[in-house]
Amino acid sequence: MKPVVSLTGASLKFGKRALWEDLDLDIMPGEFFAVLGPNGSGKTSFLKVLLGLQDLHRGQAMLGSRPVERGSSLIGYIPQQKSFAPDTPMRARDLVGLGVDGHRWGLRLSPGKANRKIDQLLELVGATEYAKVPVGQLSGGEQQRLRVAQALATDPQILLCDEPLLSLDLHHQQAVSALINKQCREQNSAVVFVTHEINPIIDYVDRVLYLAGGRFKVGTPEEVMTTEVLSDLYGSHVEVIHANGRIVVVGLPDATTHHHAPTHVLAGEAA
Ligand SMILES: Nc1ncnc2c1ncn2[C@@H]1O[C@H](COP(=O)(O)OP(=O)(O)OP(=O)(O)O)[C@@H](O)[C@H]1O
Repeated sequence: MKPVVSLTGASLKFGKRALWEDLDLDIMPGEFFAVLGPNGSGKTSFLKVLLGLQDLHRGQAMLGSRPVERGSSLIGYIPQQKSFAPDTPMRARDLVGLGVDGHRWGLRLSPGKANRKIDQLLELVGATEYAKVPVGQLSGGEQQRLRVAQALATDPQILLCDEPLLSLDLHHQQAVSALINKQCREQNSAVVFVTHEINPIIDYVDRVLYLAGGRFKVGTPEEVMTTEVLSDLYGSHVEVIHANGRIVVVGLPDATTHHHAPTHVLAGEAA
């Protein structure tokens, strides 16, 4: 089996600051790959490299047998959440329809088939009941489920997810991560899942790329999420506790956080 994502000798620097150096990595079809690390460690930049939006400082990034390129038809992308303006008139089903219409082979489905596909996708993410509501009127979590449906519309070989669980309640965190895992296991998509928090996806993750302080570690969660490995990456003692199938990292350096404060509160949502 050939990798769908390959990085060779990859380094990314901004000015003198390296986010990572000499990264060699193959991600295989059907692999659930998590990218973890504190704020500012380079997780989103890693996705941008794969999206062809960020050049490497050194090394090579390939998707399948071709160098990364903008707009690759291999990729489905769930961006980090930004809310739609409250007066956005587009309906929920039209947003999902954008993914269906832009089919990877450039062939448009007939209107009937496209509508059926949109209905299936809406049902998949539990969004049927608000299919006709303008997206600007939906909560952050409801909007996020539509973005997942849109990203799955083309059955992508590589599904890039940038903090897709932010602003979802626990029930929908579980539903959305199970959905992404289903795409991975049943359609053999490679999933690259950026997150601050491994626990909601701990049952699904095959391997982890942990970025911190300009360094990285790649391996299974058992290999990477240990007191020794993370203390080494952070350059100070942190304690990794495994309890009830969850992983808790205690004693992160002061400037480090794994949790986002919400950047804004959407109309109609509690703070
Ligand atoms: N185009 C750029 N030019 C200069 N610096 C950049 C650029 N893009 C990102 N950076 C810096 O690189 C660092 C990593 O940013 P990135 O968004 O990849 O981090 P992240 O791990 O996704 O963070 P967060 O968890 O806060 O979303 C940040 O310090 C950011 O300011």
